[in-house]
Amino acid sequence: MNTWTLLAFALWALFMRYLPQIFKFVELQRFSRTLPGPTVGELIANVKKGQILNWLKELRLQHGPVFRIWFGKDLMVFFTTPDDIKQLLGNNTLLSKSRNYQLVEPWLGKGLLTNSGESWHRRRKLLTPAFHFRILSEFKEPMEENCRILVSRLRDHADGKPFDIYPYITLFALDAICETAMGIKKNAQMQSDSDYVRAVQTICRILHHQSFSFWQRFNFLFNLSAAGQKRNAALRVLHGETNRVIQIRRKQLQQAKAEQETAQQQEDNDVGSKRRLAFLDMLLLAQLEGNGSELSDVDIREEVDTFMFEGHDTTSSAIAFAISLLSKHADVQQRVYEEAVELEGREKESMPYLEAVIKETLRLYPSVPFFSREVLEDLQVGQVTVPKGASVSCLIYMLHRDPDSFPDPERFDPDRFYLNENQLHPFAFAGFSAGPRNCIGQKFAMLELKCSLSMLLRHYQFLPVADHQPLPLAELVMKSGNGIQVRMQPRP
Ligand code: HEM
Repeated sequence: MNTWTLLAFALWALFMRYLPQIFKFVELQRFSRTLPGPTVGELIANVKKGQILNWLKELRLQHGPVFRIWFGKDLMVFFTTPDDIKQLLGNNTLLSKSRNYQLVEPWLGKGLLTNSGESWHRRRKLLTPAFHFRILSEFKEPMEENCRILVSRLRDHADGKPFDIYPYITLFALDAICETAMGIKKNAQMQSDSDYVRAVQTICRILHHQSFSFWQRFNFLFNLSAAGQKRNAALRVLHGETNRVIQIRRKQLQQAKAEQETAQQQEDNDVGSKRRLAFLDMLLLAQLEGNGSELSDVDIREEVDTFMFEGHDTTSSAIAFAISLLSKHADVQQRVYEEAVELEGREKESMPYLEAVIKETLRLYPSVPFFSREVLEDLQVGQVTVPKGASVSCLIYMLHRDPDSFPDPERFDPDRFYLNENQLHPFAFAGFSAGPRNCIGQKFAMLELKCSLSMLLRHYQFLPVADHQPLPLAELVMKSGNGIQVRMQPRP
């Protein structure tokens, strides 16, 4: 066989190898022509501008409630109406995350957020009891202890001068998740800065750019780039910290187990029920006792990475945006304050007005502004049949701005939830997602938000900063690009 014949044969083999993908791509191309959406040029221009959420808002106005975007060779169809979101989130076969989430895997691996299939199902079943309301009751005290530290760290700023409250809130939220779900004291609030928090911010920014970039989606090219090197440096900090947390807790647990086994048994018998375990203890004991023998050290680290990230970045965002909104709406702030005084100590129970304020905050500034699934079988959503191989995205940022559900959608009005929640479409609000892959930390988040906001309001009055408008950015979790500027004065 001469060289030309060999070359022709190799090309033919290559062509045959990729033939199914080529057919699939042609089919997706044909389907995508039936939906409105921007060109690749528009995508590149808007990624450069860096205002993705504003652009998605424009696309919704320009193209209507369903539109599509090509991210390189990946086709994503965006949905924005409550009926369509209901179909997507209520579909028990649509549980695999889209290929976008692979970008986060060097960091979070196959933790609960990124995992799919049987492995996700088993892990979700294992972890669900760690967020049961009974164990959450035990979290209230360490959460409040950290709220008190936050209140005292903020005291120097209670002078009516503008400052950015966001860094204080993230350190508080990091301490809260470490001390509750992980069972270790981190004391991040005692420092002015945290390498871990900084690395989270860096990696979120880089991953956001990578997910919207054409060439950065090729791992080989990305790893060679400056952004790739920066991501790897951030990963070393992040994994170093989670490994440290696991090691500390594992040691504590082994010691405690040896010392207290008998005493605990006695205590359990007295109460007549088994003590519930916090998140990390549950993983470590499952591994130690072999009843979760499939859990390797890497598996545990992936879950700790996932929960440390999801458990602090989302709540920081929600607390900070809530404070920003309250600073601009003195009447709402006064009502929350009165309720916080009246119901002090009862944060585990219902605080109806504060809960409405939290939902209204998450409506305008959803911590997770969109999330997506991979379509593994052709999927009917409303009038659209999305073919296998495409992805679908729930664009929560625009679902929450649907004027049919929320008239005058940009207006902050907690009464939408306080007075009229029963009249809302059940899927008009989906800040915590819904269905089998909803937010496992929803109750934890609500408790942390209620404890922190009510305690802050009992101590301080928040005042607006003229001309400061938060700039929402969709960096995995929504952040404000120009910080959360407020002014504060002590309550009498
Ligand atoms: C205001 C706070 C929070 C909001 C708005 C929020 C929102 C969400 C949303 C929308 C999802 C679905 C994401 C997707 O499908 O890609 C999600 C999933 C998840 N959240 Fe949260 N979250 C919050 C707090 C928390 C906390 C405090 C934790 C942990 C303690 C947590 C852990 C998770 C995990 C592990 C998942 C993946 C669940 C699965 O796929 O089975 N979240 N969250």
